[in-house]
Amino acid sequence: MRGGHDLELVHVTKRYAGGAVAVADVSHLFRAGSYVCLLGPSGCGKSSTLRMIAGHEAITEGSILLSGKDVSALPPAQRGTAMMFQSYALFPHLSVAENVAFSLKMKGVDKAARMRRAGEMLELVDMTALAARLPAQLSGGQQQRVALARALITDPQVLLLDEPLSALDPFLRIRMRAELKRLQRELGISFIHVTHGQDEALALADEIVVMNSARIEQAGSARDVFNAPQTEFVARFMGGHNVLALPQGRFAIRADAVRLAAQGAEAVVTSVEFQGAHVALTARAAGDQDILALIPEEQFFADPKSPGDAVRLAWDEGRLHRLSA
Ligand SMILES: Nc1ncnc2c1ncn2[C@@H]1O[C@H](COP(=O)(O)OP(=O)(O)OP(=O)(O)O)[C@@H](O)[C@H]1O
Repeated sequence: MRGGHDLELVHVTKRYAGGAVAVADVSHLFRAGSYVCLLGPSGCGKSSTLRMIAGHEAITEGSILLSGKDVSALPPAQRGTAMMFQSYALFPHLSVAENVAFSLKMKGVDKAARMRRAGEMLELVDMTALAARLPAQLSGGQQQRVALARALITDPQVLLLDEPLSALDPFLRIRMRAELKRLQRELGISFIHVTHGQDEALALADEIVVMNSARIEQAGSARDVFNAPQTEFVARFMGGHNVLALPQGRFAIRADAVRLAAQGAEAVVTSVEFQGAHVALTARAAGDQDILALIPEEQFFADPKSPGDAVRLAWDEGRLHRLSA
C-alpha cells in the first residue's frame, strides 16, 4: 500500500562526468513516516542517492516521486524535502535564531512571523536559551541542533541527513542519536539518514537499506537485515556473523549462536578476547575456516579455553541463513 508522503526511487541512475556510475538502476519505496538508514561502505553511492533526492544533484536516468508526484526536475526548495549537511554550514555572522529563520526570509515571510516560527523550531531542538548567540559560540552538538532546526523550519515531508553524527564525539553521538529518533517520532515525517555505521543504523532505523557498489544489496527492518543477511557482503558488513562454507552451500550464522559443545565441528582455538558480557573465541575449523563464537562470560569461565586448545563448535541448524551471493 502506498500512501501519505511516500518517497519512491524508480530506476534511478547517477553517472558522473568521466563515466563513474555512483548509483546504478536503484528502485526503492521509502514509506511515509519511517526512519530509514542508508548504510554502506565509503563510495557505495549513499551520498549521491541522498543528493539526488534533495535535488542537489541531477539524476542521469529514472525518476523520484514524492506523494506520487515526480519531483525529479524541481529545485530543492520546491520538493518537500530538506537536507541537513555533514558540515552544518551555518552563517557565521547571523545569530542562531536568524540562521534558523533564514529560509523563511528568502521566501519573503515577514520578520515577526519568521522569528516566531524560528522560536518554535529552537524549542523543538532544545536550543531556546541560546537563540541570540553566534554559531562560533556554540559547541559542535549545539551547532548541529541549529542545523536541524534550520532544515525543519521548511516543514519538509522528508528530512535528509548526510552522516549527521560523524563529527561528534562518541558520547554526544549516542545522545544525539536518541534525539534524532525522538524528533522523527514527534514530527511523524520521514528521515533518510546516511551512515557507514552499522550500530547507528541498527539503533535508529525502522528500515535499513544496505548499499554496495552503487546498488541496493538488501533492505528490511533492522532486525531482519541483522538476523537474516541475504548475501555474504551484508553478513560481513553488518558484523557479528560467520560466513560458513558447508557441503550444502554458504550460510551466515550469528557469532552468538555458535557454542562450545561435546559434539560438533572440530576446531582449534586461535584467539580469546574478553569483551565484558561475552568472550569472543575464534577457532580454526576444517578447510581453514575461522569461526567466531561469542560465549556468555560466565559460561566461558566455567570451563575456560586458551589458544591451541582443541574444541568442538555447535549450532542449531535453524540459525543458519543461506546466502544467495
Ligand atoms: N562529483 C563527483 N564526480 C565524479 N565522481 C563522483 C562525484 N561524487 C561522487 N563520485 C563517485 O561516485 C561514487 C559514489 O560516491 P558517494 O559520495 O555517493 O558515495 P558514499 O557512499 O556516500 O561514500 P562516503 O561514505 O565516502 O561519503 C564514488 O566512486 C565517488 O568517487
